[in-house]
Amino acid sequence: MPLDQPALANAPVKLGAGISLSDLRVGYSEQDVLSGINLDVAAGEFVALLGASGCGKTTLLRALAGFVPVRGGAMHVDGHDMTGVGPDKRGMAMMFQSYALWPHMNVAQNIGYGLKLRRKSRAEIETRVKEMAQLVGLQDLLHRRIAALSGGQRQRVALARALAIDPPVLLLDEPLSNLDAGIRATMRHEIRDLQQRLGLTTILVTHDREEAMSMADRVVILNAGRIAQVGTPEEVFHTPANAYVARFMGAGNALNATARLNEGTVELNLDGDTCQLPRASGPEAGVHFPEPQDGPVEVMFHSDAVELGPARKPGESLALRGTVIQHSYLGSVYRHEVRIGSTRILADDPAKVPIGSAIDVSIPATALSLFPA
Ligand SMILES: Nc1ncnc2c1ncn2[C@@H]1O[C@H](COP(=O)(O)OP(=O)(O)OP(=O)(O)O)[C@@H](O)[C@H]1O
Repeated sequence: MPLDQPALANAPVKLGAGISLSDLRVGYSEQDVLSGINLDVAAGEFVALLGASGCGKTTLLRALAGFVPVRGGAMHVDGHDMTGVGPDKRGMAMMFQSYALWPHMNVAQNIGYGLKLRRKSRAEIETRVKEMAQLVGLQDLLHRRIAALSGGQRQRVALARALAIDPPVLLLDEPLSNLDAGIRATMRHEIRDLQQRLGLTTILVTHDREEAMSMADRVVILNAGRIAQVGTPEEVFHTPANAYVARFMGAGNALNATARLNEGTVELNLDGDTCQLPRASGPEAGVHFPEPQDGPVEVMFHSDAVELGPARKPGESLALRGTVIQHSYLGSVYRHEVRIGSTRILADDPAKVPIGSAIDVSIPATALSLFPA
């Protein structure tokens, strides 16, 4: 059920609020959970907070909403200092993973809940509820009990309730994690579409890389309470700032090597075999080596970058020799486990290579990221 377009024809065009966090420090009781958080979110921008469980994503969202006190640094929304501003005065609506809907209220009452709290008139609430229900495609279910709704419909009620108060900032805490894979993919696009049409500044918390990349303008990767990298989905995927980001973005293959820098190139020594590869500088194609230095390095890359068989670009690829020890079918490709010396890597290829085959393996320089080991 697509989100309804006509309802928006009458909706006022509005712009979200800009958010600025500087040197923010947040925590519970004795312990800081987040520190040194510097982030500027433009009005109307969609930012995803991505990171492993416990890294502080929800804490940052709750601090923005005003549910967790800030211990240090500053938070401004459209230039206004949020210190001492209560959650209901911040112009932010939060949508929780659990949806937090009221089971004893029907759809309309849930959508109108925030408006009732804000003491809007009955007529105003009724009009706005209808508008919001139409926006998310629930206009025929206004009197349905929450218990009699599917997961996807509940998610739409929660979204409509959050949007009903006309928030310049929408905070989403894992909003899709309770939905099955099919609906989740549809809802990603619908929320993104709605966010862009309404111009809402949106912060999404997720631990799902694909979700973050497909929905957000920029992704903030958190590691143990600190920002590991901020960038567009393309930037954090192709030019990770460190090994943590590379791994988190799916570059699960790592080989140990020793690097020696030359003019515009890097010489890699892997178990005695050496090869010379171009180094990326600016937009030029080559190995991504954000902190170039001589010495031991981790050579990281995605499984879909690996080519099985002779290198297509010999001078511009890392060429290795390995043995296929396992494979599995993923739908569009076979994922091969290949032993190279004492290491194993994963390599995707449309063709199945028999187990036990000795095979050439190559990875284009442009798909390699090097980090000091
Ligand atoms: N109310 C609380 N009191 C004390 N510590 C808390 C509280 N809420 C969270 N924490 C701790 O703060 C840290 C960060 O938790 P947070 O929920 O922000 O992580 P997260 O990145 O959202 O994780 P997940 O993906 O698992 O939801 C964790 O170590 C957690 O145990």
